[in-house]
Amino acid sequence: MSLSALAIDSLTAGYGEHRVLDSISMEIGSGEFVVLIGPNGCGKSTLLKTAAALLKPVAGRVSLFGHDVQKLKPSERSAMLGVVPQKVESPMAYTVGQIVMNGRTGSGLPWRALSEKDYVIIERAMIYTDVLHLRDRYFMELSGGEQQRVILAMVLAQEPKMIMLDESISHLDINHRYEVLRILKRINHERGMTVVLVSHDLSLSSEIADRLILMDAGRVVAEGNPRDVLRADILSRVYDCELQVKHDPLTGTVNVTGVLDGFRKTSEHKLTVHVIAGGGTGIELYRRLGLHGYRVTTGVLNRMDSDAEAANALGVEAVLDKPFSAISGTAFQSALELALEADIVVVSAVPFGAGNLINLRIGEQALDAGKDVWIAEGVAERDYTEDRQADALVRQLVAKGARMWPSLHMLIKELKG
Ligand SMILES: Nc1ncnc2c1ncn2[C@@H]1O[C@H](COP(=O)(O)OP(=O)(O)OP(=O)(O)O)[C@@H](O)[C@H]1O
Repeated sequence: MSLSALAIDSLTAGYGEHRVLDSISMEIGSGEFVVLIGPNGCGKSTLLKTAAALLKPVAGRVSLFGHDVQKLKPSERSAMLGVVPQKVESPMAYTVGQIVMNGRTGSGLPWRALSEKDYVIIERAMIYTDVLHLRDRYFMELSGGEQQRVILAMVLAQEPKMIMLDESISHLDINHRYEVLRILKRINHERGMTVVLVSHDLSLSSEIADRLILMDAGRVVAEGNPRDVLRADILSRVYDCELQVKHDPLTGTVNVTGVLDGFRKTSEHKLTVHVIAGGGTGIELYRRLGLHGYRVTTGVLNRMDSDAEAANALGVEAVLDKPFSAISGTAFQSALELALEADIVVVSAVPFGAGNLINLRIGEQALDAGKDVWIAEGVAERDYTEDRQADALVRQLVAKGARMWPSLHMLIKELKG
């Protein structure tokens, strides 16, 4: 890698108390074409915002072409970096032509008269992105895809050394999507412009990226050439779902798809899963099991618990008990009945304290009755009873044949078996 276009060193950043990036480091070489991927909310846009100095780091450093972004003047920064954001907002009164012109004059920069050369550059950017015919239209009246092309034209007119696009091709039809990619590839090859594209299209990413960077929860979890990053084991863990990854030996591209047919299979079976949860640990289970076609029951939950609200909202049959008190015998019996009627019992990673330890006994009795019982990995470590009774009970259940589930997608995969 030659001079680095973007160097991120132990960067921690977020919004107020909410830390999104967690001591993340990465380097993007000058002239590279990198695609940044990762689940919703993992921090990709936040990373772009810190690179554009729109967000100040809590700790760590971000450099553009060797310069600390926080110390660059706006004009210096815009010569180095152009950002095509995910969402575009503009005052109603701007026409497309005026917006693209901003790329040359620099929004927020001191006004300057445009030269003949500037106009040539503006026109070229508009032709490249197929927006010349929209020049006199009001920006806010355009479709989402047209707006994205206009903003791209504006950033191209800026002629930065690096361009970052935040899901900016997601609204484009297939023709314009490939056109924009061709433009980016061409400028990358011919002018050595560094390109960083954020995308959720994993297959397309494998076609265009020199290098992929996969983020999860504010960190880089894998990077390298697309074949090494787009692996079923890595992606299934990060996206927590079942995925199929196929390699095309002819083109060298990787095709990543989700799995839908499992849904049909399970919805035909209509298996019932009884979930033992609490403290919000059940919500994802109810949601995902329901989406995969299972009928879900749950309990015992206390009435104030967020799981109880979620169960109610999702139509999950639930046994509820009084808040802030130990589970009553009647509630225990009702939940046990549901568990014994179910095909499978799943225990979430609820911390089993003195008040709800008895919930684990439902799992135990279901196991004794020959049910499949699955316990979240780490549930024992979350126990906060002093004598670690939950820990001991989980070990007993595992010795008797209960199985551990490491992640929701692994659980669902196993259940579908
Ligand atoms: N302006 C903001 N104020 C508070 N929280 C924010 C703000 N912008 C983003 N967040 C939060 O920061 C986290 C990371 O958001 P970010 O937009 O960086 O994710 P992302 O990886 O780009 O996601 P996506 O793929 O959905 O676009 C999310 O939890 C989000 O809710």
